[in-house]
Amino acid sequence: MEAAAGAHFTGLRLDSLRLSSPSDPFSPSSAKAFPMPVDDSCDAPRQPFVIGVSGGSASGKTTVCDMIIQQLHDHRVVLVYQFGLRERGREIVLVPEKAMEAATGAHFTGLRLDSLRLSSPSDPFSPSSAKAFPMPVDDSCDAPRQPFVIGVSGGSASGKTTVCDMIIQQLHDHRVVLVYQDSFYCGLTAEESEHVHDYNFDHPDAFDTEQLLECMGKLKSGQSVNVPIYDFKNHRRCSESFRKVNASDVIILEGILVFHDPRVRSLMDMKIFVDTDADIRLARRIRRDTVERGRDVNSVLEQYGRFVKPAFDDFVLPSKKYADVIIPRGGDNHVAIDLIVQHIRTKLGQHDLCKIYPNVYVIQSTFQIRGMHTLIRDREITTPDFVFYSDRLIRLVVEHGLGHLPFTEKQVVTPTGSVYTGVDFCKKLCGVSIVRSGESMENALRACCKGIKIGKILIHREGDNGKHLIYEKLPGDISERHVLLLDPVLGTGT
Ligand SMILES: Nc1ncnc2c1ncn2[C@@H]1O[C@H](COP(=O)(O)OP(=O)(O)O)[C@@H](O)[C@H]1O
Ligand SMILES: O=c1ccn([C@@H]2O[C@H](COP(=O)(O)O)[C@@H](O)[C@H]2O)c(=O)[nH]1
Repeated sequence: MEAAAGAHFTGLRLDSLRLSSPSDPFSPSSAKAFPMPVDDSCDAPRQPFVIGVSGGSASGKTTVCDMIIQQLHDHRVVLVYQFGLRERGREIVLVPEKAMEAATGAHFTGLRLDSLRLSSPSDPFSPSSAKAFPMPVDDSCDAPRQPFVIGVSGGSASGKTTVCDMIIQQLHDHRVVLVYQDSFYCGLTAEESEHVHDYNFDHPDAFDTEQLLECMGKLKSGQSVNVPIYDFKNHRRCSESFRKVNASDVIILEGILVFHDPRVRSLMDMKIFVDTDADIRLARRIRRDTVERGRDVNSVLEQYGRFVKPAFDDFVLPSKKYADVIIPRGGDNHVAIDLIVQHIRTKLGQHDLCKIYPNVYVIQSTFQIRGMHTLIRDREITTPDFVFYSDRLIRLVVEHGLGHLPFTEKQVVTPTGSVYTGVDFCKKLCGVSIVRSGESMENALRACCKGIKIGKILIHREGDNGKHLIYEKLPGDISERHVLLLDPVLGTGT
């Protein structure tokens, strides 16, 4: 395509190439005589997405780039930087999605996985032995999922509510609720009301954090809650009315001091700090408080100088260090909001274990994969069919695993004389299989990597306390190699 789709690409030209294709389209000699378009058809001119990564020396720019590339492993990404291409190893655990689902039911423990592994039969593929050691089946996806909790902090009038509203708008296909820290203002007593101008609404003590924690705990555990309604005009909660907040996929907790208390912070999966210039915050606050909160300009300015600014410096700004994402310019920063929404979508689509263990990759299920799982989990399956479909699934796992290895850029010249910029496989590889179940994966690895060295280890577990290495035969230079550990959990689910 690159050759055919240069400046003069026409469908006609592609057609004529196709028509002149040789009788054996796969013969290299005929490929030379009748140059076929090469496999870079996806290289048709597209606007690349260009990302600039900046930061001070040794700030972690390269590490961040590497992590982005690792996570985008199914996309074509080039990294342009001063020091050439580098390889960086990372331990990756690959788990086929259905096995993960099975392993992460309500009662998942590492112990349970281990005990299943140790009980693995002498013939790892034998359906009868799989019957003896039943695997949990995939109905655990009905288990209640943990909501994704986002904390949004920043100075008063920085644009927190605006950013939250934009996130909610963009996440329209998910159930999202917004909880305001402001709802948990203690409110003034009659005595305090007489000296309202002396009250510091920007101090952490102005909030009922215990009640906030209780509400968030309930929401996280899937219960709905009645959140108080706070009236900024008379500085009190409405005594009779509440806002009912239902349990949801995403809970956003927004407020000036939501990062201040470590217990509140620990509830959050993602922390966003809205970073807006102080002058802009003050200007917006004057406008908002005079229009919406029944104040006059003088009282806003006085409160700002006495309480809002000092509290920002003492409590809000120091909590910025806990943020995962800092949004400069608040709601005007559409790129940041887009990124956050994409991230939330990814997390929502992710298996719960991936949230805990970021190096776990769950292979996306397809109907093909589900079909194979259905077959091998069927108690009526014959041994040859079990072996055949297990082998196909194993091959997929191995191929995915190889896809996570580092690569180096490589250019080749195509039969048409054009230069194709591709990648070179990572060379220093080996497999290590756990005796005996790991042996079921060896053939797939050999089929994918010509001449790969495969070592073996036998592990024995004593009680629950530890594993003991009984036997090992590993490549002498294993420390220089990327290791694919072959450690399947086999079973039919019957
Ligand atoms: N990007 C923006 N441009 C203009 N006005 C804004 C912008 N973001 C927020 N505002 C206005 O500033 C005021 C405070 O914004 P808000 O999102 O409520 O801040 P916070 O929740 O941090 O107090 C509101 O009146 C809002 O309409
Ligand atoms: O009775 C009250 C309660 C709070 N405030 C001020 O509100 C802001 C926090 O709300 P934002 O929406 O984040 O701006 C805080 O700075 C308090 O000073 C108030 O004036 N009266």
